[in-house]
Amino acid sequence: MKSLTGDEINQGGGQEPGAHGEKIFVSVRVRPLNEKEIAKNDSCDWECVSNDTILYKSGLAEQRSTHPNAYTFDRVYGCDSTTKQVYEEGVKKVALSALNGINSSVFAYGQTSSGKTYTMTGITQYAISDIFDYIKKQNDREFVLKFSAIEIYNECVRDLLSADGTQLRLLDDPVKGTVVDKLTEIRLKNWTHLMQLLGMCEAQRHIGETSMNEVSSRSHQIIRLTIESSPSEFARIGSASSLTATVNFVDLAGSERASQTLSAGTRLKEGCHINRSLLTLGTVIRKLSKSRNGHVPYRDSKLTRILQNSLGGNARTAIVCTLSPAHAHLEQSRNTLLFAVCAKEVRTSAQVNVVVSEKALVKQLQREMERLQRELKNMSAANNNESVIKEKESQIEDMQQEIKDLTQERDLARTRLEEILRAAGIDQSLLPWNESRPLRTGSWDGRLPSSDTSFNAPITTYSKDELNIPNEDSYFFDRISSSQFMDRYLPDPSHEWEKSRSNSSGSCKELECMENDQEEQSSRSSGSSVVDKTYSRTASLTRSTSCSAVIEEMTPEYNVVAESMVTKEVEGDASGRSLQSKSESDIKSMCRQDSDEKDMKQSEGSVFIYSPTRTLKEVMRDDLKGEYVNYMAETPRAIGSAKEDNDWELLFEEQRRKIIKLWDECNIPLIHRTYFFLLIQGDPSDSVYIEIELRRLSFLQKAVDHASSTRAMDLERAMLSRKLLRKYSAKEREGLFVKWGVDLQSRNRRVQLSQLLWTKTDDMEHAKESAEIVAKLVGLVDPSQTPKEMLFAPTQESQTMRPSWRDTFSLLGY
Ligand SMILES: Nc1ncnc2c1ncn2[C@@H]1O[C@H](COP(=O)(O)OP(=O)(O)OP(=O)(O)O)[C@@H](O)[C@H]1O
Repeated sequence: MKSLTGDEINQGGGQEPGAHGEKIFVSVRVRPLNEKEIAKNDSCDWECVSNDTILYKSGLAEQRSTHPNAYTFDRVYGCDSTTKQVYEEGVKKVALSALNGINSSVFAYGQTSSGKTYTMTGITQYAISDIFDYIKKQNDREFVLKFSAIEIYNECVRDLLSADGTQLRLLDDPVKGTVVDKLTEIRLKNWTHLMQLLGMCEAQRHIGETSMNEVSSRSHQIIRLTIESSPSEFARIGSASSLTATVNFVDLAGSERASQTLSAGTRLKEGCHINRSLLTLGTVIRKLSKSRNGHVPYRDSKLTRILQNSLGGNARTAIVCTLSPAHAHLEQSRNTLLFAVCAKEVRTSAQVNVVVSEKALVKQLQREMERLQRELKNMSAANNNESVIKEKESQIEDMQQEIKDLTQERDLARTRLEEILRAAGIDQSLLPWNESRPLRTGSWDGRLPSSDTSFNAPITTYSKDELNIPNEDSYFFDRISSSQFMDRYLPDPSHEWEKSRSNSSGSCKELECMENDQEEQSSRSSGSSVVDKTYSRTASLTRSTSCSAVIEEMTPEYNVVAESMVTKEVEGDASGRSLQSKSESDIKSMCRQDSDEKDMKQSEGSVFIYSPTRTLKEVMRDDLKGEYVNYMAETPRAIGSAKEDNDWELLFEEQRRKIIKLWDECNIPLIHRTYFFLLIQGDPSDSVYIEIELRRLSFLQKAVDHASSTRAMDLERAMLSRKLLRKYSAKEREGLFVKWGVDLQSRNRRVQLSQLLWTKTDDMEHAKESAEIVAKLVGLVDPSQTPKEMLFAPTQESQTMRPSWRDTFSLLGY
């Protein structure tokens, strides 16, 4: 194998080190047409016209296309390229940075069957082979290599080196970021050992057959190599002065259209999970490509949580985007290219990771010495035995010497490391003891954003005028995606979809469209299935952003338990306030207990992704981190004054009343209400959450009031309105109800059914008929026991007679 020089593993490929971070190295690879595509006479759409530019061949003929025809990246590779070429020209430099203490990641992104696994398998082997080769030649450094591997399958993290298949937890480490708990790490011995481990991963990974790929990866796979090294002369003081870094080889599962993969059942469910996590990855990349100051939803999927450092933090990253050249996959290929365009703009802030444990040792010795000095002082004051005093004095002298030696040793080790890294061409500003090193900004650094950051800006594709939203409240805009906006504010999705397409300019905006498309796809592909409806187009405005987070965070079991708890308690107290007497741990244990009893199949059908043990406060803290900062910056009055105020209890009561009123007005789900009051019980430190909730709700209320007259904000309600219903035949209406019912069922939102039935209509016959269909088909309510006259009061009465939630529940027999 060709030998490596320091220069070859110096800077990341095409990187620009320094204070502004380094760009992700982005390349694109087009695979050849496969046999099926050739048999279908499919044509090859893409041509690499130079090293870095790829062209859509038929683009010139399509004069009215809104898509670009040519795309430029760091490198592009055509059908006849080899994996070795892809590796050598850029990826190699990024991957081998880990040898010099810089975290690195290489991942393959693309639609199903585009060649990700094919490419990553080769890259992983070439890179590790080069790492072995490099290590063999180093006489002045000692290396330790550790191997680990995980897969993320249906939002569960599994250890690929362990046969038991248990789901692993993700933990937040203040220094390392997200870590996978109890992950097996094996010290890598040699090439044969590596091959055995890779074989084990391949055997354990979830692979399945689809019509697009006989061996389709159904999970995201991350192979991680941790490289630790110390200069040989300092190895005797353990890990002091050593470099440590990880290199991730990430083979993502491919995005897919159910219509193309013809998937159903398990495959379809897997596909929905895959699409959803890729959607989050796309959102993260798009946000990072614009700015790193706003809230980046890393926590929305396990994939982005685990890859957080690789995407915007302490790592060098290379992404290989793979394309299928066939015309049949044109749309997917364009989406992949748009992802790549955004990825090009993302900057990471890699550093050299030096283990500085000798610092801790010096500190420990200094503390010990100070203790001895104090003891000595006391002894002298008490006229203690002279020989004991002498002994202490000599102990202190020894310690002083030891500190001196260690400090010298540390300084020498640093100098040595600097030499090694300089020889390898590493920018010295990346060393942790160098003051001028770039600030790590991969995650929120605790600083308030300045007013000119994009944090305060609304999302880009739609202007506020377009949306016709009253009073600026930008944090709300920043919180929901463009697609959610479409769901909520636009009466006719297909029309507005076209409009947004033609209005949008710039590739990153198009990625937003791609998200919508993917969402649409996943909801469409679900068809009669109940999965992946979280982003369904029937999403109702009655859910605030925080409550949607809460609902999505919970497993269905958790959700059901919470609902049933709410229902029971509501019978005792309409506001649900009696629940306050239950502690958070009570709730958790109830949920755990209940979830144990639940049929596991139920959870399989879900798209709820986070640990059920996360509290609302945690969710709010994460979800609102940006908003919290914004809020703090805008309203300095909040916490301090509330705390000082002796009338805090009164204030709390008053705010609580306001919140309950707003909840009712905005139809906020009971789950959210319950959790809010369970966890926020009047502690002065809760005032910030209360304020945020109030701000959120008042904005929501304004939006509801304003938009209800001009736009069909709440699709569920709008669909049931007389005007819209009349557009459909009885048969079509039935179809619609089935869809809504399944949708509600899939989201475990039984409580919402009553909302659905509370329709503003003056056509009683119509409403009754509709309700009966819904009730029967959905199977959630027994129509014979439902007092219809209460459920379907005409408009006038329903406005005045609208019963409380409690009444509704008891009427429905919950
Ligand atoms: N550059 C290439 N040259 C030749 N064959 C390729 C190339 N890329 C991929 N293939 C072939 O195409 C098929 C699909 O590739 P692969 O399994 O790597 O796709 P994938 O993107 O990982 O798909 P999935 O997301 O479904 O796992 C395989 O049979 C593979 O051998």
